[in-house]
Amino acid sequence: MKKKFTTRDLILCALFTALSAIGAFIRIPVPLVPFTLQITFTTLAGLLLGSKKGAISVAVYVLMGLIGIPVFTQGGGFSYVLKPSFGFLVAFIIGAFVTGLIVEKKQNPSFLRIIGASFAGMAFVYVLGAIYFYIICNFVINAPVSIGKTVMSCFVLVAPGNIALAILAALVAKRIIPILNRQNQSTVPQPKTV
Ligand SMILES: O=C(O)CCCC[C@@H]1SC[C@@H]2NC(=O)N[C@@H]21
Repeated sequence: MKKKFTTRDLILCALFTALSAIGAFIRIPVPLVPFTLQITFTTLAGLLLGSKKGAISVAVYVLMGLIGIPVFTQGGGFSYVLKPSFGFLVAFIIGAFVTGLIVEKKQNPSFLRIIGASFAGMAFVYVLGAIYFYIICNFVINAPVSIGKTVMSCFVLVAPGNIALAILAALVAKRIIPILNRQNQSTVPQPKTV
């Protein structure tokens, strides 16, 4: 049977859209690319909502920013596509999808699967975000950066904090996923028995 998008799903998606936005405001300035909590919340969206709903919740966040709501680290608006960090925002959608895809394969995923799924999604975010960053800096806005500096700003300086938070998020997810699954099952209409 095709799973329906319930009111509960809508509320959870809206919650993670809001958390992704809040994540942009919780930041530490680091040269070129800030350290933020966005990736923690978008990864958690994939873990708790699954591939499709997780990706939808993050996509809504990115759309909100693109239409002009200042939910990104440097504001919002369509011109944000020319900011070097925009690639990370698009990659958050893919990252949440990949994380969700790996974790939803099991009804009660192990901690190892949860952490593996988180790191896999985060790897997509870093790689796609860094490539976009390099292209925009060097070929669009004429602010040349070397590959070394790109790796330093987009990964080395920020990843340790992101990884520590991902472990924390995975611990939280390990406890919450079974609860969400149980609630999911109890909302699926059961056939009537006489
Ligand atoms: O402009 C934005 O709003 C996006 C900022 C992206 C920050 C990236 S996400 C991956 C990496 N980890 C961080 O903590 N910061 C960068």
